[in-house]
Amino acid sequence: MRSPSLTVHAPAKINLALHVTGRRADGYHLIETLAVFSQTGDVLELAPAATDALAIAGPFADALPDGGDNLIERARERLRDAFPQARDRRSSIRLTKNLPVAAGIGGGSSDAAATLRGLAALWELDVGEAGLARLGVELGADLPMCLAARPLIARGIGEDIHRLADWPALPLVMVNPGVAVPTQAVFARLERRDNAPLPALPSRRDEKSVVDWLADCRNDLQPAAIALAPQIAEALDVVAASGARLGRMSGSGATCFGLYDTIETARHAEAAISKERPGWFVAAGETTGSNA
Ligand SMILES: C[C@@](CO)(OP(=O)(O)O)[C@H](O)COP(=O)(O)OP(=O)(O)OC[C@H]1O[C@@H](n2ccc(N)nc2=O)[C@H](O)[C@@H]1O
Ligand SMILES: Nc1ncnc2c1ncn2[C@@H]1O[C@H](COP(=O)(O)OP(=O)(O)O)[C@@H](O)[C@H]1O
Repeated sequence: MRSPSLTVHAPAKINLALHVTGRRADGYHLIETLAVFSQTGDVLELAPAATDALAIAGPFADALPDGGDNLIERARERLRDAFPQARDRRSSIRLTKNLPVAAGIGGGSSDAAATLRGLAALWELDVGEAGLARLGVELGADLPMCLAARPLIARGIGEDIHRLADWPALPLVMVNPGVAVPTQAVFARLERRDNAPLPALPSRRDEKSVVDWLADCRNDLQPAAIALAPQIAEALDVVAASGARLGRMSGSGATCFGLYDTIETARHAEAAISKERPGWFVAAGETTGSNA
């Protein structure tokens, strides 16, 4: 009998808006973010094996740490620790790393979320999304968002998730100028930590209404990230010049995104930006809507 194997997608997370509203006693920041997920992402293939293995291929494989420091391995360990019936299970995992690393699009968190979801299924563990999110947040504040992988608002340090109903799929282009930005350094450089929360959500959820609403939002990490990596300002200029209805940085950067009227204009912008900046990561796609 062939052993079962699973292919799991690890989509990029895009913070369409991110407001920093406070700080906890342990130094972690309180945020309010509206996050969506793109079609573009990493891919994990998981299979039962006699010993644990992790093979990494893909355009950004070389940007990852060697050894046991990969978030995928940490997620696998964490799942085995939490479920005694899984302690003897081993797995081989093949990661195709399509997303840039330390890029503000949660690539590592999404890989870890895919590992938790995939291995829980492969090992037939009786655990739902909320149980996985409780384990996941120990690996990173972005994990609960990446486990949900649908349009959402996250509060707290990112663990308090509210899925959005009727949030539309949006044509989008991600643009990364090729500079890794450490999340911790960006939070440490903030000048203010008590900014206003997100405005009340739009009552209409058509594309025009949500883009108009997003124009009134911010990414409070953007100025600090630009101070660390001035190439981000250049990426925002390139997005603005490409016909985007709205351009902004995602997460702690350096990836920026543009929102477009149609998938065709997004693909046109992708082609133009790739030609102008051949070394940059540029990816067009539609974000996953609430009803997908
Ligand atoms: C900024 C966001 C927005 O979605 O995304 P990315 O830029 O990482 O994609 C997240 O909050 C990042 O989540 P994640 O990358 O999982 O962060 P963690 O590994 O838990 O934390 C890295 C470091 O960032 C800081 N940190 C992170 C989250 C948070 N709410 N407050 C913080 O102060 C802490 O200094 C922490 O040591
Ligand atoms: N599978 C993984 N993919 C990406 N980064 C990883 C992974 N495992 C560990 N890391 C480490 O996690 C850190 C954050 O990476 P990443 O999730 O790509 O950042 P961001 O959330 O800013 O996009 C990086 O310093 C990277 O070395």
